[in-house]
Formats: sequence, structure tokens, C-alpha cells
Amino acid sequence: MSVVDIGTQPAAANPARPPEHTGWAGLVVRDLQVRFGAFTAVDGVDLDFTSGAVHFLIGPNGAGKTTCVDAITGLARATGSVRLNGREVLGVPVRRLARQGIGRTFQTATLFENLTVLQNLDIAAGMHRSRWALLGARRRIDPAIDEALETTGLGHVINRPAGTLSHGQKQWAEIAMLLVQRAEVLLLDEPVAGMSHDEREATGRLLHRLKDGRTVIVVEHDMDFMRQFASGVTVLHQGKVLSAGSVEEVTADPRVQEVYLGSVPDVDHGSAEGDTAP
Ligand SMILES: Nc1ncnc2c1ncn2[C@@H]1O[C@H](COP(=O)(O)OP(=O)(O)OP(=O)(O)O)[C@@H](O)[C@H]1O
Repeated sequence: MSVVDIGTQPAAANPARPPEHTGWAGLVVRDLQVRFGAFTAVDGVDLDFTSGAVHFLIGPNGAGKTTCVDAITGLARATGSVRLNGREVLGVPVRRLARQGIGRTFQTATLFENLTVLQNLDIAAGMHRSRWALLGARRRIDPAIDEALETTGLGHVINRPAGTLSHGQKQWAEIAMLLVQRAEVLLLDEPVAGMSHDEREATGRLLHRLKDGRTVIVVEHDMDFMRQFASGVTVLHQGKVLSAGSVEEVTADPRVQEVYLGSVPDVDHGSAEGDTAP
């Protein structure tokens, strides 16, 4: 069993929970449930992901993090409700979800390695172009691509085949593809896994650039990275929400400490028995 130092450092303010009235921007998940046969992988999960913040979804192996993201992005059959800016998106076919403003990255990059960065972004941008624009020869780079390159800092590698990029640059290119697709919600699955220290720092800064006008949700095992860059944290355990709040609140929660560190004296063991550490 590995032990992860969840620490108790202070963090940025916890994003407010959404008021019930309209006008709140972000992703609201209610009573999400995913079953695989008799096994319930996600069991009545409520999540509030405000726009303008970097939310981290953490939890031990098998907690249900990826399954939640799969359900939100239409890759796993689920019941419940997922609302983007008040609009129900659960059950929207995967191919239409990007147009609804929801995009995700995977742990393994999905770039066309033989194509240049620009060609990859061009393909991603194509889904938002009219047929006329696709038919016509474009004389200049799509402004959305320009903006994505600037945000991700990839302007100097646009003509490089994607396969020659560093590990970090590939993840940033994936994020750039979501930006050209005009994603309002970005779900990033372990974006800093395998990255160097400098790449992790750069990615953290990128997440905070991305959050302006967008909802950024990061599934992550790297607790140092979470402490440094999370606006808010939700901890999943055995398919349920164990704790949610600021980094400070969540890391001080005895139930979270128990899940990550093993048995902790004088806490209520009721909701966190049979724990495994990541
Ligand atoms: N297609 C599937 N069929 C059956 N069980 C599944 C399937 N996908 C996931 N599970 C199970 O659902 C549970 C949650 O898995 P999930 O991958 O969502 O966890 P996770 O929190 O993302 O874990 P990790 O951090 O290891 O990626 C696990 O017990 C897993 O074995």
C-alpha cells in the first residue's frame, strides 16, 4: 500500500456552490449512477463545478473518477442528471457533446503523430466550420487556432509532427484541440502523469489561464500538484463523494486522511471502511 502525503497547506478559496436560480455557469451533476452489471461504480454522485475555477477530482484507485468522467462525456451509460449552464447533457451522443461545449483529454494522447501540430488543430477546428469554409482554401490560420496556440504556448512548434513533441507538449496540444473546439468544460484525465517538474509547473499555470470563462475539471493522483493548483477538490471513494471543498478543508477532513493514510484514531469510521490507498 503506498502512502500519499495529502498535506494540510492552505489553498485558494473554495468556489461557491451554485445557487438554485438561473445564471450560474458551470457543470452540475446530480445523483449520477453508473452500474456495470451488479456492480455500482458510481453511486449517486453530486458534483458542482463552477465556471472560472480549477476543480480537482481525486480518490484512491477504483474510486470511480474515470467512470464519472466517462458518464459525463457519454462514454459510460449513466442515470441522473448532468447540466451545463442549466441545459441537460446527460445522454447526448458523444459525437454531439463537443458541440455542446464539453471536451476531455485522455491519459494517452490521441494526436495524429504524423501530422503537424497545426494540421491536428485544423482537424479539431473543422467541426465548427461551415461547409463553405471547409471547401474554400484558407489563406490564414483560423483565429481560434491562433488563440489556442497562444494560450498553450505551442506557437513555436506548429509545423512539427505531433509525434516529435515532448510528453508535456503533447498534453498541451490535446488541450489546444479542446480550445479550438470551443470547449466550455474541459475534463482532463491525469494531465501531469509522466511530466517533468517544469512541465507540471507549466501545466498548472496553463490550467489557471484556461479557467477564465471555462470550467476546468482535473482527475489527478498527484497530491502536490492538486495542493498547488486546485481551486476546489472533490474526493471520491467507493463510488461516492467522500468530501468536497477547498484544499484546506478536504485535506483536513479525517475521512479523507483515513482513506489516504490508513486508520486514523478518533474518527467516525462509518463511511470509509475497507480503504485502499492509491
Ligand atoms: N467497463 C467496466 N466494467 C466493469 N467494471 C468497471 C468498468 N470500468 C470500471 N470498472 C470498475 O469501476 C470501478 C471504478 O473504476 P474507475 O476507473 O472509474 O476508478 P478510478 O477512480 O478512475 O481509478 P484509477 O485512479 O485507478 O483510474 C473500479 O472498481 C473498476 O474496476
